[in-house]
Amino acid sequence: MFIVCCRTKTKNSHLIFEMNSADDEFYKNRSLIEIVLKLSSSNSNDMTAAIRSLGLSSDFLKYLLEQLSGAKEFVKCKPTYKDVDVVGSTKEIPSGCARTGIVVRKNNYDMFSWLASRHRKRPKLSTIKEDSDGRRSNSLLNEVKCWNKNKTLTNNVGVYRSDIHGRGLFCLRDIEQGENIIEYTGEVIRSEVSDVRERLYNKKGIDCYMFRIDQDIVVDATMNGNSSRFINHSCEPNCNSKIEFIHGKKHIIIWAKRKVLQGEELTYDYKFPLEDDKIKCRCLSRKCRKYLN
Ligand SMILES: C[S@@+](CC[C@H](N)C(=O)[O-])C[C@H]1O[C@@H](n2cnc3c(N)ncnc32)[C@H](O)[C@@H]1O
Repeated sequence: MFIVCCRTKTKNSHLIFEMNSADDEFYKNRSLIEIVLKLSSSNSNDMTAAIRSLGLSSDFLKYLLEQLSGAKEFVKCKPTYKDVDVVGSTKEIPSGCARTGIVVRKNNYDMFSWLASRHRKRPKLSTIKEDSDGRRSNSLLNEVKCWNKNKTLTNNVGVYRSDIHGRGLFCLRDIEQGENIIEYTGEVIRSEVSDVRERLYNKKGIDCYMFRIDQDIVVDATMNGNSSRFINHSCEPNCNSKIEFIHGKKHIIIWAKRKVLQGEELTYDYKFPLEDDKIKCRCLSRKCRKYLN
């Protein structure tokens, strides 16, 4: 899904159109008016209200409204940049200065899609270092472990674009086998509530991040989680999850199954139950089971 963002110059507001990626070429090669019309005609009445509120010139607005109402006879009217401009259409900007390209977003509610940007450089893959005596040095030896309020060892991990899927969690330093890496945090809710929420998130197009602790309890990280929710699945993972009792309450801890080197993506086995509606696995491991579920 691509999003073209139209910004009015008269008012400081944005109008966001969603469109299918298949239409990308079409949009790139069309003039501004065609883009707006194509987008507007593919949307419902809500678009009319949205366009109205943007403060476009009356001629241009009339033209758009005719298109929206399906009129066959059009008033010929060329919008100018006084009215609106399109982020991503460099040819159309008279100054020749485009602010950005087309924004690629998964959906309107995903505030963290920028984490998958190609421009965010992942940590460099470290190699095992040996000191002058030939012993392997351990980057953790002199390090003070510091747990922040989200139960994360600070500077352990970072979210970057993943080769497996969207965003993933990466090691910022070497992590030893058996070490606790991060807690999967979020709202602790009952199983029944998680079902209702899942339906709601699906309906609203919000990606759902949940981790089941047991039959009755689920941790919902969708709105209140930390970066652990970006950990992808692998059929041959370097991490595992465990439930630990902390002050009498169950917590999900992600720990390293083996030594994980700086720059490696952290993964665990989601252990999804088998379902008919299959999700293809892209973990690329030798032991890949082809599907997540
Ligand atoms: C908790 S999210 C992981 C973070 C996700 N990459 C993101 O950017 O939001 C889980 C979803 O990521 C996708 N995913 C994770 N691991 C995958 C894999 N090995 N192959 C394909 N898709 C995967 C699936 O769509 C899954 O439902």
